[in-house]
Amino acid sequence: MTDIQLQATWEEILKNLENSLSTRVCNNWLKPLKPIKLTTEMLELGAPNVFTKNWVEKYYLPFLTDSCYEITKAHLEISITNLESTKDTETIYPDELKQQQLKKRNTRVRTKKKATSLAQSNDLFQPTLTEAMQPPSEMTETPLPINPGDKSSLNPKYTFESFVIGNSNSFAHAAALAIAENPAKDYNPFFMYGGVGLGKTHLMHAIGHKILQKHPQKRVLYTTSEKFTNELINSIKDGTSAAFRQKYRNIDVLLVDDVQFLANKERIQEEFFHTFNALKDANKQIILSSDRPPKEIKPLEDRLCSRFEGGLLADVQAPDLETRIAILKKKTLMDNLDVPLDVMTYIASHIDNNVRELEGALTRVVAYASFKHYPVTNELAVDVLKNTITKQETTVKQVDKVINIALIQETVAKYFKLTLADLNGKKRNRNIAFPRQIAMYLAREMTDASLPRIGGNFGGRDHTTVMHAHDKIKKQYQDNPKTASVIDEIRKLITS
Ligand SMILES: Nc1ncnc2c1ncn2[C@@H]1O[C@H](COP(=O)(O)OP(=O)(O)OP(=O)(O)O)[C@@H](O)[C@H]1O
Repeated sequence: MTDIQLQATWEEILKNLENSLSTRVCNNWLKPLKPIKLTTEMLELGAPNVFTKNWVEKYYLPFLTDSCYEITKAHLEISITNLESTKDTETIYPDELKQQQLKKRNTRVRTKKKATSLAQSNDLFQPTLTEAMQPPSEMTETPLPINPGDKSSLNPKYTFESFVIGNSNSFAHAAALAIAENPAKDYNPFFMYGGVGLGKTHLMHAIGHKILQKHPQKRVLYTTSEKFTNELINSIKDGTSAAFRQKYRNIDVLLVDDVQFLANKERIQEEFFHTFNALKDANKQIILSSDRPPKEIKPLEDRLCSRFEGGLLADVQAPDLETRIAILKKKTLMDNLDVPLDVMTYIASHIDNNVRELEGALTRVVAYASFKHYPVTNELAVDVLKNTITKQETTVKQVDKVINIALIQETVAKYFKLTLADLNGKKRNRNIAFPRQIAMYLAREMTDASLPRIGGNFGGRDHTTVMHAHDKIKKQYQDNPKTASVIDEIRKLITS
C-alpha cells in the first residue's frame, strides 16, 4: 500500500469516526495520530506523545476498531506507537519517566490514594476529584499538547473589538492591549482583579486572540485555576504528571482565570509555582485574573503572592452609567437587536455592578418581547425586570415617574450644557465639578441609593467623595440663595 493510499484510508476511517464521536474529540485526540502501516491484520498509528497514546488506548480504541472494520471490512488490530523521541523526553523529565517505568504497576493504586488524600485535605476538591475520576469530558478537557495557533480554548466572542472601554476598565484595557501587541515584554505576569462579571475574562480572551492574529504560530492556552487543579489531580491519578508538565510548560501564553481558587490548596500552589517559574524563565507571557488582589488571596504561599505582584496589577471596576449604556448598545448592534435607547438607559441605570447581569436583563426583555410579539418598550422592561430590580434603588416620587440616578445625571448635565461623559468623568475644573457635586447631592436627596452606589454611578468614585459633595452642596443650599434657586429649578425639572 502506498503512502497516499494509507493516508486516504486513514482519512476515511477518521471521517467515519465523526459519526460516533464528537468533532472535538476527533480533532483533539484522533486527528493528531499519524498512519504508519496498514496490513490485512493490523493498523499501526503514531501518537505525538505518550499522553495521547495512553489516552486514545484507554478511551477510543473500540471506536477505532469499529471504524476500521466499517472502512476496510477487516478485523484489524490497532497498535499505537509514541512518536515522541524517548531521548528528548528523558532530557526534560528523566526522573519522572524513570519513576513512571519503575512504579508502573503500583502507580494507579497509589496515585489514586494520593489524589484522594489531596482531595480530602480540602473540601473544595471533592467535586473536582469526582470530576477527575470521570472519562474525558469534552467540556472540561483541554487538548494535550497545545498546538501552535490553536484557538480552541478562546471564546470567539471575547475580542478587543467587542469590548467597551470606560473609566472603570481603561487601565486594564490599555495594559491588555499593550501585552497583546508585545507579549512577554514589559508586563509579565499581568494580573487583573475585580468583582464578578466585570470583563476580566473577556479581556484575557481578547489578549489571546490578538496575539494569535499577530503570531499565528504561538501556543496560547486559556484555562481556569479549577481546570488546572482538575488536570493535575487527573495526571497524578493516571501517572501522567510528565505529560501534564509538558503541556503547561510548552506554551507561549498562559492565561489562568480565577486564581483565587488556588487559595488553601498547597500542593496545587506548588505545581503552579513551578509552572509559573518555568514559563517566566523561558520568557513566556503569563496572564492571571482574580476577584481580589494577590495579597487578599489567603492562604497563598508568599513566594507565589510576590510573583503575582511582581508584574503589572490592574483592577477592573464596575462600569459607570455611560459605559453600561455603551455595552448594551454594542450588544444590540452585534446581536442585531432593535432596542430603543430609553429601554437601554432604564436597564443600565438599574443594574450597575455586574455586566453579566446587565446583558442578562437585556436578553430577558428582548426574549419576552419577541415571544409575546410585543414591541420593546420601557413599560415592558419595567414589567419584565420587576423582580430583578429592587425597589431600594429608586424612589417613586410621583405616581408615574421613577426618579433614579440616571435621570438626575441627565437633567443636571442638560441644565449645565455638559455631556454625561464630562459629568461622570475625571475632569475637575469648577464648571464640571460643581454640577457633578449638585448631581451627587440630588442623588442622595432624591433617591434611596447608598453612597457607594451613587459613587459607582459617577465614574466609579468612592463613597467619601459623594459624602463630601453632599455636605458641601447642602451647606451652600442653606447659605447661598443663588445656588439654592439653581438646585430648586433642577429639582423641578427632574420631577416634572
Ligand atoms: N467592557 C465590556 N464590554 C463588553 N462586554 C463586557 C464588558 N465587560 C464585561 N462584558 C461582558 O460581560 C460578561 C461578563 O464578563 P466576564 O466573564 O469577562 O467577567 P469577569 O470579570 O471575568 O467575571 P467573573 O469573575 O465572574 O469570571 C461577558 O459576556 C463579557 O463579554
